[in-house]
Amino acid sequence: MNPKDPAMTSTLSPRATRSTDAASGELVLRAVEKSFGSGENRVTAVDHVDLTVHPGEFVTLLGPSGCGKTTTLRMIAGFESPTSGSVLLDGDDMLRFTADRRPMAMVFQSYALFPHMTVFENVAYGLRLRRVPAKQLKEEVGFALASMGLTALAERAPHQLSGGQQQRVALARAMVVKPKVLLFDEPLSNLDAKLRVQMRLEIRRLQRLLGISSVYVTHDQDEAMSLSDRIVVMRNGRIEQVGTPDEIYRTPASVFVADFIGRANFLDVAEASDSSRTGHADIVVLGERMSARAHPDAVQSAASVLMVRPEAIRVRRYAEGDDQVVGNHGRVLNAVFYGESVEYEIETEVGTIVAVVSDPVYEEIVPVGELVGISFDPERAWLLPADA
Ligand SMILES: Nc1ncnc2c1ncn2[C@@H]1O[C@H](COP(=O)(O)OP(=O)(O)OP(=O)(O)O)[C@@H](O)[C@H]1O
Repeated sequence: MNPKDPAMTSTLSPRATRSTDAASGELVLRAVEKSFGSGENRVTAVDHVDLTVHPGEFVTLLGPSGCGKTTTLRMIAGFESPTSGSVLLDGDDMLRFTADRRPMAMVFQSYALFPHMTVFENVAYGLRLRRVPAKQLKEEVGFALASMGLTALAERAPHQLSGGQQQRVALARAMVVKPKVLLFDEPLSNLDAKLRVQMRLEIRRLQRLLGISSVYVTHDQDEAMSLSDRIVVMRNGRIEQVGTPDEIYRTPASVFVADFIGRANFLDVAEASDSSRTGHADIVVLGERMSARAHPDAVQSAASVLMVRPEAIRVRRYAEGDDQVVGNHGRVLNAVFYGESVEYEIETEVGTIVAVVSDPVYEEIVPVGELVGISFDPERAWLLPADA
């Protein structure tokens, strides 16, 4: 048993009253920093992070390995202490409490179930610690098991369960104590691809049902997109952008974010007018003048690039003998049929452009080697400051 596991012990806290107040669960990180080591070996893992998770909100920390996601989560849970800054839950300073005294529950990648206890007892553990009366305990564990589809497995031991079932038990165990905040540390990374997709839908359904504020760590962008109300993209210990999945995808704050979330073509921009007031800039790209949506900093910066997502690129085939190759064009390097779409790699004067064309059944697939014209709707493009 791990007494430091908040899923197990959060109900011991005098403050860990179960969250019946729908408005509770506002988590605030204020100027949070964490350094490890000293002198030359000092590493700043988390660098001045400010973040508010609203009551009932599902927020995902996303970023490449080493960007500080796990360290941030562990400071919220109380497994690490910030070097400076504060962590507040509904206005209460959490840094005064050890992990086991915080009204939070964490779901781990490794499930962390008690091997010698049945599924029922694993889920019941947190309620037993807080001496919940037997009848109520049975009801609440029963509800948690039922909502995770585990009722028939209640008497099994963890080793008699599949990985997906074990993670369901871990989820049931976390939710049964009705924490104010649920924390998830890459909980699906040990599961196969299909199960991961299924489990993330379940996590989201459950979290909506219970309305518990949640912070979820992953490096998987699909997971982040499908689960989150808002995504926090981190880089080198700092927050690069916070936004809804749609905002992050359509209006990324930087080339780094655009590249990390989904795929993007980046086109060099020859001229750009001031965009700071209008949200649009007049630009010259691929030899054409157009007005594109623009990040407010795009033009003030020394250089800017135009992001065009693959699905925003239109591809049209040149008829045989057509020698009117005008405007933007290229040659098909690769064409992959995925059923619902075709992905093209097109060699152009400005480098390789990736285009994803949907409804390929209704369009002829252009063979490798053919010449194609490419265009895009500038309203679906996004002007960004070039990466520093
Ligand atoms: N206990 C520690 N001692 C020293 N350095 C640490 C410690 N924990 C983390 N770090 C360093 O802090 C940085 C951030 O690590 P962290 O684990 O938070 O990143 P992450 O984004 O969660 O990465 P991953 O996806 O690989 O888990 C890394 O450079 C890491 O090496």
